[in-house]
Amino acid sequence: MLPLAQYLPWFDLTPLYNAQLPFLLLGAALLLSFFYRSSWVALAALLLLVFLGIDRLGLLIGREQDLPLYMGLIAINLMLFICCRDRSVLSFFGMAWLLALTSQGVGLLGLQEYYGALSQKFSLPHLPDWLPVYAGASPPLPLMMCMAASFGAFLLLGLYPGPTAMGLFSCTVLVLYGVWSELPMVVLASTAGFLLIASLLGTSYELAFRDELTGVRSRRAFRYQMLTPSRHYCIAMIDIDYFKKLNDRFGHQVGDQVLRMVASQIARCSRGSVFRYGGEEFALVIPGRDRAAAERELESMREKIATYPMRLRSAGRVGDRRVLGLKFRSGQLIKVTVSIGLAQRGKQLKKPESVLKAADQALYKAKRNGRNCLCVHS
Ligand SMILES: Nc1nc2c(ncn2[C@@H]2O[C@H](COP(=O)(O)OP(=O)(O)OP(=O)(O)O)[C@@H](O)[C@H]2O)c(=O)[nH]1
Repeated sequence: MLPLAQYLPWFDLTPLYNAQLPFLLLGAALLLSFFYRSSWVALAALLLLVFLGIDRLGLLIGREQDLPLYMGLIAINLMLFICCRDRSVLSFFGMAWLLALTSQGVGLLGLQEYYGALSQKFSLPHLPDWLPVYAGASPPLPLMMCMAASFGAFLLLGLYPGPTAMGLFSCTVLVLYGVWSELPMVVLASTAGFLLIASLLGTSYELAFRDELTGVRSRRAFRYQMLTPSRHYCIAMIDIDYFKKLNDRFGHQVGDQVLRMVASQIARCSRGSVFRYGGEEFALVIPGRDRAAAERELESMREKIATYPMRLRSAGRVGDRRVLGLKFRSGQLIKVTVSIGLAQRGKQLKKPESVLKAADQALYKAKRNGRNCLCVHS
């Protein structure tokens, strides 16, 4: 956003230079993080708030020279927050982090008292020889710290995907950009506050509209999508066959694995939007007027699910299995099939509720026809 701003004359950044704005935004992010029980956002907001406060009070000796070094340290900390699981800041982990951050702050201020400006003492030529940096060719140390932190945060995104990890990753990249382009602290902290709040709003969206178990969109999202449907679409209702038996035989943990597998196969094999409609039932909204193409797509998806080599993972400890009376080996193959009902919006079925009802009727027909098949509402 910020690099773009210089090319857009109407994009007025003056409010970002307001000295109170970063405090307001970071304070809001901190407050919200308690409601969301997000230690990542709380720690990031707190770190930036305290740093901004210390800077504003003029407690940093040699601020001009040392600022990039502090930025590098902030970036490293932001990346390290993502290494621990996101839990409340009032937990043991949160408290340990607060202690670690306080020690870093006290240590740095102590070093400054002793050495004065730190950027000379901690610069590339002063680093130990075993570090693979070449003073001539390498970028300055703060920039290297920010680059390493951004790369680390990017890798960690794969481990803990989600809006808050994304928020911290973007803050790390922002700090890198800030060090690179010598962005004013007020602008950098305001943008970071905005990003942190946006990441919590992203979490709200996920909570409201995404099914936690399968990762596809929830029934509520389906309801909202159906409020403004497109002109031409089909709805397919997809239901896992004999799911109760599967649960009874292999346990709910395996049932959950099956739900995840079916959701991912539906999402992979179809160009439509997938929603978890109920327990073992999914709704698929396929755009366009070509019903024959939708049928082909669904048939191929049904086939793929039926032939999917679903292997039982450990599914709990052997002892647990005995207690629950479940008889199966881990690694055992199980067969999962689905029944599908399809209906298309048309002259008789104009409203989304009627299309949904028709797709449901077609699904019951598919169940009556022996399951593992597709039925189309005529
Ligand atoms: N593991 C797991 N089971 C669920 C979940 N939600 C619902 N179920 C189970 O899904 C089963 C649904 O069973 P039924 O509605 O009788 O349908 P079915 O056994 O699939 O039978 P047919 O649909 O007629 O083939 C119930 O046993 C629920 O407990 C879930 O999130 N996880």
